[in-house]
This record gives sequence, C-alpha cells and structure tokens, in this order.
Amino acid sequence: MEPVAAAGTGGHVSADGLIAELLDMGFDFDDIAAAVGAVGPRRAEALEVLLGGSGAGAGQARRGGGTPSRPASRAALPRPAGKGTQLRNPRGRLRQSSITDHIASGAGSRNGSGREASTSFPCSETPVDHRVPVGVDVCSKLGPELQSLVENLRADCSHKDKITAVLQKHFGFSSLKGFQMEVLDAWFAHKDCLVLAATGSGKSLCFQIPALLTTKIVVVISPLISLMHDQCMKLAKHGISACFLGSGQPDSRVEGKAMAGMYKIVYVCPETVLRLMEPLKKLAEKPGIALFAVDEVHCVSKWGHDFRPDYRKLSVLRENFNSTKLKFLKHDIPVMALTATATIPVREDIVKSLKMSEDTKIVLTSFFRPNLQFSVKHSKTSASSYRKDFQELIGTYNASRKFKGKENQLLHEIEPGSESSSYDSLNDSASDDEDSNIDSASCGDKNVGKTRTGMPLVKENTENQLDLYPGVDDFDVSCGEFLEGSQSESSAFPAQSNEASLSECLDQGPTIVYVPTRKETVELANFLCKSGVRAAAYNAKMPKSHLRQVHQQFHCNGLEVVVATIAFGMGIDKSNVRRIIHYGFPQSLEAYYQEAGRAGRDGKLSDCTLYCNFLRAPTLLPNKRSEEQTKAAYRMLRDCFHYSLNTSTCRAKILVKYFGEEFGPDRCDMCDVCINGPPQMHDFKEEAIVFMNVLQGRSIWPEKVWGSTKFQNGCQSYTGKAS
Ligand SMILES: Nc1ncnc2c1ncn2[C@@H]1O[C@H](COP(=O)(O)OP(=O)(O)OP(=O)(O)O)[C@@H](O)[C@H]1O
Repeated sequence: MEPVAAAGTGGHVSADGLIAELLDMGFDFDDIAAAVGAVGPRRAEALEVLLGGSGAGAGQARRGGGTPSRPASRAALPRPAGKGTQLRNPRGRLRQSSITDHIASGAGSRNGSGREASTSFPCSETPVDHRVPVGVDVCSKLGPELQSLVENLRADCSHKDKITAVLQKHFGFSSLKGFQMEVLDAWFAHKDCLVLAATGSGKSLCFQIPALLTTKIVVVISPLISLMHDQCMKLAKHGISACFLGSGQPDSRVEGKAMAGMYKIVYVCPETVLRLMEPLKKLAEKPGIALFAVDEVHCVSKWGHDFRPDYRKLSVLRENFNSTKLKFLKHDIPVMALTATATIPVREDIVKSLKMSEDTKIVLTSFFRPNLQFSVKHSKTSASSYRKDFQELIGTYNASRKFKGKENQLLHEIEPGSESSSYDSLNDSASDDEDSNIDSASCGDKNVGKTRTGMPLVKENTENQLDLYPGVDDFDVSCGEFLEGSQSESSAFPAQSNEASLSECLDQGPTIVYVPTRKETVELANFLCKSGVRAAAYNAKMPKSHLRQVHQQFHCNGLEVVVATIAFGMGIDKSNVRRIIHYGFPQSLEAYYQEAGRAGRDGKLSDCTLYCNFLRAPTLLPNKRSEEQTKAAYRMLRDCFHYSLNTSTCRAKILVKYFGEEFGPDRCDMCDVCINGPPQMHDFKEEAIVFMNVLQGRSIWPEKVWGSTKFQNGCQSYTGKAS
C-alpha cells in the first residue's frame, strides 16, 4: 500500500511514519488511532489531541519515563495511576470495535474488562460476563486508504502488545518463543495449524494465549482425564478459568456452565466432543469458539505410538465448524493440532484424518535436544543383570547422599498402606520365568529395602503383564490428579553448555526407569530399594493411593528413582529429571523419544540410556491386532533395532532424522557413538567360511550364495565392543 503523506508540522511524513513516531513517543496505540482518526494524518493536530490541547503533555510523556517507553510494553501494561496518566486519554470516547475477528477490545484478561479469571479450581461458581461493550470504531472516521493502513498497523502492534500483556500478567514470561509466535500468527490469520515441537517446549501456551486475547472460548481436546485435570489446575494458578468435561468430571453442573461460555478454556476428551456437537455449535455462536486445539494429536494416527480410535473421528470439527455450515461464522473456526513426536507419514495422516484445510500452516521446531546424551547398552535386562547394570546409578545416589551427610536419612517416608505388603512379597510370587527371580545375592539385607522406602505394594500387582499396549486406564493414571498441591515447575530449555561435568549434573535429579512389564517395575524397584536407593514402582494396576504418593514424592524430590511402565507418562513436567533409562525396548522410536524427552527439561545435561536384549524383543509384539497393525508394530520394532544396532552414526542424528529433520551439525559429540566411535573391525572371514561349509554340508545354502564374492567380503564384519 502507498503511504499517505502526513501534513502539518514536520513536513511530508507518511501516515505510517507518523503513527510509528507517535508510538515511539510512548503514546498508546489506541490513543494514536483515535487521534489520527479525529484529525487525520497531521502530526501537530494529532499531538494536540494526544496532549489534551497543550504542548506540555509531550514533554511530560518524555520526562515521565526518561526516554519514551517502548510502545509494546507501554500499551501492554495497565496504565499506572498517577503521573504517567496525565495525558488526556481519548479511549473513553473513541474505542476500537475489533482488530480481527479473534480480538475484541479490552477483552480477555485485562483488568476492568469485566472478565477476571477464576483462581480456584474448578472455576468460580459465579458466571462472569466477559462480553465487552463495543465502542465507536475510529477507523470508520478515516478515509479508506488510511483506514486500511491503521487496521493493519493496529492489528500488528496490538497483537504483540496484547500477547505481551497476557504473557506477563498470567504466566510471568517476557516474550513468546519463536515457534509460539508463528503458531499465533496462523491463528490470527484464521488458519488451521499443525504444531510439532519438542516435549516441554511450551506448546500449551499456543492454545492458552488465544483464550486470553478474545472473548471467545478455547476448546482443547486431550486424550487423558488426568492430563486435563493437571492443565486445569495449572491454569487456575495462573488466574485463568478452565474446566474439563468427561467421565472424570465429578461435578455434573460443570458441563452446562462450560456450554454457556463460563470457562475460558474447556478441556474435553474426544468422546465427549462427539457427544456435545449441538451444544458446541451454540457455543460457537455465542460467545464464540476461538479455536479447537487437538493436543497429543499423534493419537490420531494408526502409525503413531498412542493410537486412539476416537481421535480419528475428530474430523467432525473441521466438517461442522466452518462458515459454510454455520452461517453466523465469518471464518472457519481454526483447528490447532499439537504433538511432540510425529514422523512425516504420521503428520500426513493427521492432516488427512482431521480433514484440516489445504493451507494448514505447519510449524515445526527442531527435534534436537542438545542437552540429552543418548547411549545404548546390551544387557539381559533381567533380574540377574540388575547388579551390573545399576551399580553406577546406585553408587551415584548413595555417594550423593553420603556427601550431603544424609546417608541414613529419608526425606519422606511413605506409610505402608493397609492393603499392602512390602516389596518383599515379590519373592513369593516370582513366576516361572527364570529371570524373574531376584538374584538373592544382589538383594542384600531384606530389611534394608523395607526401611528405605516403605512403599506399599499389593501382591496382585506383581503379575507379569505387558503394559505395552495398554488401555485408557493405563494411560489415565499418568499425572494430573496426583499432582495437586505439588510445585509446578518451569521447564523451558535454557541454553546449557555441554562442557558441564556430567557427574556434576547427573546426581542432582531423579531418574525414571522404564521397564516393559508391571512385574519388572516391582522387581527392579525392590532391588534398588534394597541397595539403598529411594525408589518406587509405578504401574497402572497399582492402587491409586500408591500412585498418588509416587507422584507427590517424585515431584517434591522425595524419590530418587521411579521404576515404571509407560503408564508414568504424558504430562510429567518435572524440570530436573536427570536420567531416563529404558530397561528393555520401547514400543517405537517415537515413544522412545517422547519418554526420553522427559529428561533435562531444565536444559541441563541429562542421560538417556537404552538397555536392550534382542532375544526379548519379539515378546513386545501384540497378539490381538489386525494384520495391518501387526505390520506397523513390526516396522516400529525394526526402527528400534536399527537405532540400537547402530554403531557408526550419531544417535541424536538418527533420532531427529527419524522425524524427518536434517541434522545440521552431523554429530552431537555426546552420545556413545560420537564419544567411543565405531567399534573396531574384525575379520571373521575364516570363521564364517567354516560355518558356511557346515551349512553347505547340510544343504542349507546353495553354492551360488555362499561362493559369491559379495558374500565372502561380507564376512568381514564389525563386532560390538560395547556390548
Ligand atoms: N514463552 C515462554 N517463556 C518461558 N517459558 C515458557 C514459555 N512457554 C512455555 N514455557 C514453559 O515451558 C514449560 C513447558 O511448557 P508445556 O507444558 O506447554 O510444554 P509442552 O510442549 O506442552 O510439553 P509436552 O510435550 O511434554 O506436553 C512450562 O513450564 C512453561 O511454563
């Protein structure tokens, strides 16, 4: 657009130049817009209006803050009463009506807007009227060219100002991360958006901020009641009213209130969304739905690691909440889909399954986590190898406790529950599996285990069931409801020099050990307890009271190690987890990266080790699955094998490439491969030829295979020195 010349004092300055100049002087954007609207693009007159008819105010504005304050912060923050407010504020007379469809003036969280978020959870009983009276649109007083200029500038500045204001007010952060801004830009443009950002990078803010910028409601679809509960509690602490709907909601009135627009953010599980289609359409009309956010959206995809069939039905959102179907809508209600882990096929599947629009914006951040140190170790991953594999971990925690002079002191002792016996009950219930008996030599004094944690366990919890393909229940014990009252932690990723000493960092936080079966959670926790570590077992079948205690202890640093199935999963947002150990194969590399990503959310060096036993791997495969699903499971397992068998490529590189990202630095210089280098080459040709002769003698190999040069050369092979 051609700039419009500003007349008056100062000669030929363009209108946008004038607005920029006035912003630079520290005036509020709304005030400038009102002034320019009243007198046109003339500097002197506009200043007159802004200064209340005298030239003195300009000086005041300058003197008041030394140098004029940055418009963003000035406009964003509530104007202080007193000196700084001596300028006549035309806001009372002229008020913007709207910036975009999303943004209503003065709405959201600003004080005085009429809507103040509830700080209690569930949200306040009293309905709060968040519809803000709309004033006169200053733009209507301008010529068309200037009108559009003001609209654009106003939108740009005002978005940022408002975002900064709500960010500071509700979350205490000074700015958005780059990817968060990109996501919000897409939302401002009414676009669907697929967000792929690392675990703990701050995806939630992308859909929480819109709720605070508009008078409309944000609907968040989430797979787990416990996750929703957790998020609502966190939002309540930030002064934002939120609720969750679904089977886990104890208060039957909440749904009605939510559908009447009384909560800024409404969390629902997919089944509930499907049930509430009609009330949601009414909500979309009044007060309006700003956005549908589909969290953990990889659950949509059959190729992902957490497939939930109901997620696929969420295409109803795009099909129903568009301006063609709902005539009162000016724009389609944007769908924002978010996940930390999705390969390229999974991404395509998500966009297709949710029927997201063709111009869906994809916001992708790097999957690389520079503070995570990956390694693979080969092990029997059974009770007989605990001593060897966990010696270092035990030593680290015991040494650290000795160092602190707390050798015999427990931070928290969890009272044994009435329903439980101790970990020792495990030995009575050991299965036929030869590996399931705890190596008695390694257990030491039985009593040590009891007194170290006293963690209650029921005997029935020791069944040897695979948790790898769990039901909703297995996931839904993961976090939220167990965290009430525990500290919420910040978990941005501050840059951390990799030069920091590993031992310095690693002993300062807890460890999560993921094991494939429930039985192993108990076995290993028992072993660690008996070795003096404050450890606890966690799996979906344990009593809720126990799980709650584990969560609470873990979050207040009362536990050093949690030995868990994948049930200890989504929603774990603890910043100082120093190690994630997978003692057995994960379900897929996506699952692995998500689980490993729970380490080092504080940006400090953290360790992610996978112990694998190829002989155990096939037991991970499902038995009640379709052919297609079985194939997919095999593919996932193959990728895990590839990762584990690799001895020549940087592990971080393999992982980020798995998610379709080109890895810039080529090596992380931290993983076992980067540090130890590939194993030495050994020539096994002779042994192989003897072996092949034997096979040939038994007619297993045809002459043309074993005699070929390719085969003979292939006999020169690697050995894994690390194993
Ligand atoms: N702009 C920001 N500045 C500073 N900290 C931020 C910012 N945005 C988010 N955070 C912090 O980052 C942490 C992680 O945020 P959040 O839980 O939203 O991550 P996530 O990407 O949803 O993680 P996950 O994938 O595990 O669900 C939170 O503690 C949050 O307060």
